[in-house]
Amino acid sequence: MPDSPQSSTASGYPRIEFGAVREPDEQAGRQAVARQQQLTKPAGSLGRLEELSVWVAARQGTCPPRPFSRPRVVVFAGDHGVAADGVSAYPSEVTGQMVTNFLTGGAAVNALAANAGASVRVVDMAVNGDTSEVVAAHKVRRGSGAIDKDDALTTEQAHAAVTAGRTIADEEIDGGADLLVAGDMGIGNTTPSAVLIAALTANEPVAVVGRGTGIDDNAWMRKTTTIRDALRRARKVVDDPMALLRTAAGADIAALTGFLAQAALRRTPVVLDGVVVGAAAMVAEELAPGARQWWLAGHRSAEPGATMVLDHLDLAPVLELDMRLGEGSGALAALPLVTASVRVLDEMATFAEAGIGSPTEAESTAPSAEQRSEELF
Ligand SMILES: Cc1cc2ncn([C@H]3O[C@H](COP(=O)(O)O)[C@@H](O)[C@H]3O)c2cc1C
Ligand SMILES: O=C(O)c1cccnc1
Repeated sequence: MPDSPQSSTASGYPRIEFGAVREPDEQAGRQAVARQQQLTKPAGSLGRLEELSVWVAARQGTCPPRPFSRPRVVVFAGDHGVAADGVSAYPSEVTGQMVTNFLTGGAAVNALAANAGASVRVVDMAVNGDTSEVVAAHKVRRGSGAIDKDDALTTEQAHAAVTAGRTIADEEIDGGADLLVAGDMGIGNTTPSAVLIAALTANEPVAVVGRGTGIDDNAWMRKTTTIRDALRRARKVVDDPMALLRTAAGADIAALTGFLAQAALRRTPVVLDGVVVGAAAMVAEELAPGARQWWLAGHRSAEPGATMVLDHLDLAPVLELDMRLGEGSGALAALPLVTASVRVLDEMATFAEAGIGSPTEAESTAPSAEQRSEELF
């Protein structure tokens, strides 16, 4: 059963509690390293593919690891008040339209999920319009506040959104999901993401701002100004993750934060996507320290903030494909490689099984999987 998400504060207002994040299984990881050494290939010759299999074994707590039976993508959708400042190349209406596109299977996330053997769930946390009842069960509001002038959310809404993200993670894990992917959809959402990242990494607006959907130079200047103004407000609450979400995130990003933290608390591995999921991950690591051990960085998004997230969380991305879409697309592009790594460890014969001579000590000069995998536990 999930940990209880709440307890009451002295004021009677429910406070979100995150239990301690448990470590991955070091023994299963070490067994995976040892097994990689016995497989019929030169030691270390599958490079990072070997490391990925070790990562999975330690998260599943078993060696050899199991192929994922139910990888699941959850796309968190929501609009943002800052879109009215002209910080995106597209209008807010596209958010709701894309939610429909996800449901009818026409988006990049649908194609990439199908390719990776994953199924897709869409959640409307704050779309500025009506979506179907199926996706709006956790909706907190229509559009989050314009963070350069106002808070994104009220305290109650921030609480409700984080709790919704945790509930959704619980639902998915209880429904059999053994690998989660988090995705985002929300016109303007790279702006609050940049603010959160700049606040938590002490970077300046010009360093963190990115082109998002492909903005021109004028929009870039507007976006940088919006980030600057929002950052002034966010810096005041940078030491309080829930207040930071209320001030500078939005219901979609707050729900992503709860989702990522809860997955770690439930010992379920997650493949992270780009800058928006990364911003939520940084806040989730503040709320539930150690959660990062349960996350694999699917890729390095082209957004500058994404690299700050990777550095801050000390995560090495699987792919660098200059992707800048969101929706979970970068994570899903990486997932088939993670699956490949598991199949290698599961299905390859050992030297003993195949009757092939093991390497002599003199021959095995390549860096061992153990040397390269040490940091994975
Ligand atoms: C058709 C379309 C599909 C998308 N899928 C993801 N995004 C991505 O782009 C948006 C963030 O960039 P910005 O901050 O510049 O608005 C988000 O909706 C994000 O999920 C999309 C954007 C568009 C236009
Ligand atoms: O990195 C991302 O997730 C991203 C980049 C651009 C636009 N939307 C999302």
